[in-house]
Amino acid sequence: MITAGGVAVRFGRREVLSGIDLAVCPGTVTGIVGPNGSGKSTLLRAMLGAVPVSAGRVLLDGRDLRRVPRRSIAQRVAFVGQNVGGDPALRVADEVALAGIARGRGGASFDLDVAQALDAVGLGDRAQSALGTLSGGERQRVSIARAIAQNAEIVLLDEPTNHLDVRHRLELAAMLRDIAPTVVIVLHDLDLAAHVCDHVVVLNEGRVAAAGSADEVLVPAVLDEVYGVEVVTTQGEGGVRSLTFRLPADVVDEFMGKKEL
Ligand SMILES: Nc1ncnc2c1ncn2[C@@H]1O[C@H](COP(=O)(O)OP(=O)(O)OP(=O)(O)O)[C@@H](O)[C@H]1O
Repeated sequence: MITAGGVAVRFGRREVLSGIDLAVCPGTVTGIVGPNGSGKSTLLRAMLGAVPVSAGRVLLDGRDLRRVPRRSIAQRVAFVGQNVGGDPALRVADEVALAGIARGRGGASFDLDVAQALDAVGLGDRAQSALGTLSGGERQRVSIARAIAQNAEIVLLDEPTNHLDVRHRLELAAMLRDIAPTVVIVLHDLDLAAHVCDHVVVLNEGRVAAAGSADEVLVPAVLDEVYGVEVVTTQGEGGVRSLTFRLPADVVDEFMGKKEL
């Protein structure tokens, strides 16, 4: 279990996270949403111990992350970042295997895990391709396969859907609970967050604006304020709720006025 208590993060003189309290319960999917620059990626990195906290504490099963050896964090927590890197000359299967090998895994059973992870993201037939020959969305799926092959207890995913088409986005949503027992996911797609998350944390300007179930927090009273838009919730077929957004009329007028200049 990861918990954060009163966490603050500073970059130079600027505090980008303040007073963050959070509990990621085992067996749940926690979503982190919020506007650009609200601190979502920074919070995810703080939960991995990759960003030093300037106040408060992040605990992994009750132990201050600063006292947990890096190797032991890496064995238990996998991270899928926004930027899909990797050596373009490396074969896809080797890229997926790398994180596991660094954690002492290997052999035939691990080769099978790598193959199964690539199958799970629909890239089984690209195992021998060079990374550099893959599209942005395919590379993003390689990163997800790497997290699956790691077999970590907790996976932290930073906007894993930003390169994915609608089909692969839905596939990721469907397989999310198979990636790891506990998942923390940063998302911009609020409908997707409502669909996949047990618990949603809304960040605004480095603070928790709201936290709770999607039904409790992904509501106009919270989102209008945080995003500065007008939100309408509609109840679709089978009770599925969806969100529609529009700019407030005065903002639209302002843009129209600028266009006429
Ligand atoms: N290494 C850094 N040095 C200085 N400032 C940073 C650094 N990393 C992030 N920031 C700043 O911290 C703030 C929060 O950034 P962060 O990437 O956590 O936001 P985010 O909510 O993930 O944004 P986005 O939705 O645009 O990805 C931003 O204003 C950003 O410029």
